[in-house]
Amino acid sequence: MEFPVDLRKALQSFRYAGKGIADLFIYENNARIHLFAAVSAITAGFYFGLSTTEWALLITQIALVWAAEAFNTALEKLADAVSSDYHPLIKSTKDLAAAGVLIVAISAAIVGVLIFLPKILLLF
Ligand SMILES: Nc1ncnc2c1ncn2[C@@H]1O[C@H](COP(=O)(O)OP(=O)(O)OP(=O)(O)O)[C@@H](O)[C@H]1O
Repeated sequence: MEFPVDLRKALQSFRYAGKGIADLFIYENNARIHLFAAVSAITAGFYFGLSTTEWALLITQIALVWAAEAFNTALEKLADAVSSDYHPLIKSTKDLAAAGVLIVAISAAIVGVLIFLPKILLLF
């Protein structure tokens, strides 16, 4: 019986996904801002010695923002491929995709404040 999983195909998919992650941070300005914010939060996390739960929340928020940014970028590219002319549905598509990023970015900012503000206040 043949092994039911094509590992070579799975590995190839990982390579494509890795290229997507690299492209996201190399070419997309907003993604680089999110990368900078994530590196800052992780550095602060080490400084303040976060608990396991706080790390889990922080990493989840970072991953959600990056994933939303990746989907937003993908939709923008797809929309541009469909039509470079003004179209109300393209406007709606891009605005909704951007809304998705904004929603998780606000959530990440709130979680960041909840985790770090009490620790920052203790410094004074
Ligand atoms: N073809 C189009 N038809 C209608 N509205 C568009 C079109 N292209 C862009 N828009 C409008 O302009 C806004 C900005 O679009 P744009 O493609 O520049 O994305 P962006 O948010 O600036 O992201 P990025 O800088 O990563 O490309 C969209 O949210 C949308 O409202």
